[in-house]
Amino acid sequence: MRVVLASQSPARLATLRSAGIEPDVIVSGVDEDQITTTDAGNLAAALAQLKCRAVAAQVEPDALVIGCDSVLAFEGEIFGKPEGPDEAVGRWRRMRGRSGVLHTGHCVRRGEDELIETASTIVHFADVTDDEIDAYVATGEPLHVAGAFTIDGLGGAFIRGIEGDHHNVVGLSLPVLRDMARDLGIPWTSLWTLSS
Ligand SMILES: Nc1nc2c(ncn2[C@@H]2O[C@H](COP(=O)(O)OP(=O)(O)OP(=O)(O)O)[C@@H](O)[C@H]2O)c(=O)[nH]1
Repeated sequence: MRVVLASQSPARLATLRSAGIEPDVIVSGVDEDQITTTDAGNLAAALAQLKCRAVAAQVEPDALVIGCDSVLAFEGEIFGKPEGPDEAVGRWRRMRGRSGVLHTGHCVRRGEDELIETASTIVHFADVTDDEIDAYVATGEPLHVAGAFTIDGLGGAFIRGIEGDHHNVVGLSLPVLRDMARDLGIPWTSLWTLSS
């Protein structure tokens, strides 16, 4: 079965590949600003659905299309990617020593069958110094990721721990996708593209 990842995220692609799935990538190009809601989980789900539907309309109905979107909920605010270095520094100065929730919306679609799930992972941030924040932001990494941090990159040293799924923080939850595929009648292991 053809799997299509409706995301430009290299981290999502790498996660699926490491899990045995070789998706085609089609970037939706949708305008994410068209979705407004104050609930982080609902926002992530709605954006995932928007991306998934936009790509599903471009491919054959038998393909399994996966759309995702990640946001960080922190003290009543919703953080996507920071606008720039100053915002990234300001966020880290607030986040350090505290916790947030990384919500990733997942939408899978095959033909007219569609499922949406939001998975949430609590993230505990280390008490990083101003110098560490400045050095991290200067690498540019925080500017390209939801919440201005990674758990599997340079930011990993600044995450004390998580409660929930690791890959959900990276950008897609594999056990959630497995459940969603099963609920569409697709055994997860049938999606594996294992080199002989
Ligand atoms: N490697 C890594 N990437 C992360 C982490 N947290 C968030 N991201 C990335 O941050 C990005 C979140 O922005 P989104 O709007 O969900 O996705 P995007 O990268 O814009 O790509 P689209 O799905 O095409 O919109 C995704 O690429 C995630 O993979 C992390 O801990 N590690």
